[in-house]
Amino acid sequence: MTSHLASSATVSEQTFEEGVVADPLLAVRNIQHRYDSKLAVSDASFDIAPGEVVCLLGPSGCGKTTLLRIVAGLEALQQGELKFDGQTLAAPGRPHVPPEKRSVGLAFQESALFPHLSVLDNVTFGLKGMPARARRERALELLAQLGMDGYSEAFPHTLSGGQQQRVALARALAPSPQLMLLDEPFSSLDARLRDRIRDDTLHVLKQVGAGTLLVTHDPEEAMFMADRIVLMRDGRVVQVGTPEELYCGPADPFVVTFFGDVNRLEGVAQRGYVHTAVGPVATDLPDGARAQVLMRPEALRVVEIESDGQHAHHSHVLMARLLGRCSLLHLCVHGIDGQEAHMHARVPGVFLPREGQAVQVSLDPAQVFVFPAEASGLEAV
Ligand SMILES: Nc1ncnc2c1ncn2[C@@H]1O[C@H](COP(=O)(O)OP(=O)(O)OP(=O)(O)O)[C@@H](O)[C@H]1O
Repeated sequence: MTSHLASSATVSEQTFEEGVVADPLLAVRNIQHRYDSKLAVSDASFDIAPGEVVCLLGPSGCGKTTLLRIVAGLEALQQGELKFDGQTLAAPGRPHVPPEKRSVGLAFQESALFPHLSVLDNVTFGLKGMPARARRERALELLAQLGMDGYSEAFPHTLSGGQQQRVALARALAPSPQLMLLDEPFSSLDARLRDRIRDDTLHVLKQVGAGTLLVTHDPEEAMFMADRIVLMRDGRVVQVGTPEELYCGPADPFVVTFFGDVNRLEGVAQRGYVHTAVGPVATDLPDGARAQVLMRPEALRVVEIESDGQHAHHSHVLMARLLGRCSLLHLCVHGIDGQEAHMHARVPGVFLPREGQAVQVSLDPAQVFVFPAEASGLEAV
């Protein structure tokens, strides 16, 4: 295959087997949940291995928090099964096991600390049945790991939101739960602080070896934190896999578009290719099938060229903007078959060609995906 030909992603039939691991710490099987007539979660299945960080990712209202609350025991299970360490934890007809009887640590977006207790006493609160000295040492160790040493005698109202969040994490981690449940734990923090606390939290989770289920609507956060991602839409699990598997082998257009802007072009499959303004893209769709071709902005390689005066025959720059670590180019792309498309290209560093600059545009095939035209995703460029 020559470099200008892009290979298409295979449109695979998603099976729940992809979310299954050997000897899981937590097995979520065919969970369904209704609030009155509203179906909030539908047939959701996935596993968490011991020590594994799994992110439940998806747009607002897709059922992430409901699933997490069912695992925590804050919501009674209606249909399906939860297994913990090989034993049934929840199933229809079984007595409900309350949250405090499950070996889980909970930290939510607005985790309330006990206002009348010091930081140290907040963290040692859940460490019953341990000698006082060992409780104190455990709490101080966790506070230090989360960058909160020196605050043990402080009271919650004297701490910033980020500091309170770290204390809440330390409190949840203190009893060494086998499973940590985190619901948008960083979302109330500003961007710079969030990055640091995420980083500290990931290191602590890995060090203590807790299996973790973390709810987030932020794909970058999921990719930063997760060993595996469970991507949901409208109550259903769309795809389960490592960040690389979802980013590089998306199951459908929704998965591609959820991870960021894409250029969307249409075409018809002919003898293994869809011909687009940026060149032919390989596909296994049958001849005559209408196709959508999704190209990430970073898939477009852009090189300035000399214009031969026949401006209309070249692709050219409409606008260029510096976004910080990369530059975003708005391009008018012309194909050899006369196609024309407005596309976005994202290139590393400062690359700001003037308006009207003639350019040659080619593709990185790894960032291009072909699906049947009718498969649905989010808004594309
Ligand atoms: N207690 C409730 N009663 C009725 N409907 C609810 C209740 N809790 C959630 N829902 C609905 O169930 C659906 C799933 O909600 P859920 O909070 O699980 O989604 P989510 O993905 O966590 O959303 P967000 O990211 O906005 O928190 C939504 O349509 C929501 O409106």
